[in-house]
Amino acid sequence: MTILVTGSSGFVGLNIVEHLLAEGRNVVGIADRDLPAIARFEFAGLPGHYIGIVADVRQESSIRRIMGEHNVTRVIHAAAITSNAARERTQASQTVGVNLGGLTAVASAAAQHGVERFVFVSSNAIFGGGTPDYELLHEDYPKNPGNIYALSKWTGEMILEKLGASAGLDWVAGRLAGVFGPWEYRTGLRDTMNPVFQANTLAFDGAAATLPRPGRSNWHFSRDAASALSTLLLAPAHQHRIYNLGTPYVWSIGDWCERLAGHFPQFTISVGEGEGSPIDLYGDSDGGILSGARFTEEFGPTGTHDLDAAFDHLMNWHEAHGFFGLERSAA
Ligand SMILES: O=C(O)[C@H]1O[C@H](OP(=O)(O)OP(=O)(O)OC[C@H]2O[C@@H](n3ccc(=O)[nH]c3=O)[C@H](O)[C@@H]2O)[C@H](O)[C@@H](O)[C@H]1O
Repeated sequence: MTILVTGSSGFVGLNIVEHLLAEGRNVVGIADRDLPAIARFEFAGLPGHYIGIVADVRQESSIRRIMGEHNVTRVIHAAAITSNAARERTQASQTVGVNLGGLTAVASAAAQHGVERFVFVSSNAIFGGGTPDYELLHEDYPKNPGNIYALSKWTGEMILEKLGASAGLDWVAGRLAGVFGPWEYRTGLRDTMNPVFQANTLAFDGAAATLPRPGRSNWHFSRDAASALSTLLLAPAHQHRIYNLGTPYVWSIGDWCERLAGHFPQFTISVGEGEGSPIDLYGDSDGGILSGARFTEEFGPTGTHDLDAAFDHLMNWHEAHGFFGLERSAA
């Protein structure tokens, strides 16, 4: 079995590739750029075999040729532009082209090639930013995408529904929320870095940070997100097409920052008012909590890392990887 991962050089893609290689699987990665050098080096030591190909996910014929050459049997599609409203004012067509054109091209190639399963990395963004704080967002909760990126994820699910029915593609969508953890770095294609990444960057720099509010959510550790997506890819069968992948671990970025302050003594954090660099929490309110009940009932937990486990893992990982992704300010 060879698994194709698109967006393999990005944050979520790197976690998926590493997870699959650690299980000894053969992976072909497609992205518009190579893996970061440190990932290339590290993945070479894992039991599975990796081939990286720089290609355009919108080019259906190239994708189909790659699938044929490498006997691809399953696909995870993670390539995307995670744009915000500012980028979309001038580059909306790029987001639509990559997120919808790319999805359609890869899914269509997968259907023609006859892959056994196609997993689409979708997002809680489809519910919009105005959901009531801490309300549980189940799969059928009303959608209210607030920007073109969010709309592209929701529309992407609908495209798969049509394509799946007409072309006989076995597809599944896994919706992620607030992913943080190893391998996050600035690709220039995601406009808001996870608040954990923002806080870690400031802590690494020994700076002061200010949070507008504590920022409670079920932030999803990237190791757990990769594991849940790989379950959707490899499970012998699935009862549903769409799964919300929220975890039971609800904590605040304020909680994370307290732990950071213990780890980096020069780092300070204030909540509400403060002189420190602001941490962007994605919006004016915490909003709903993505459910994981459907997935859990069918496959087991959507994650195993609570706040402390994730914190210890990530700090150890950063120390072993030269604080990959985190930038020091010029000051
Ligand atoms: O949080 C989310 O909701 C998002 O999380 C994930 O994005 P991240 O991994 O965080 O983004 P990032 O680090 O920027 O990597 C983008 C990758 O795409 C590749 N990419 C992109 C554009 C393109 O034209 N071609 C291409 O190969 C590019 O080379 C790189 O390999 C999901 O995959 C996304 O679908 C969305 O759900």
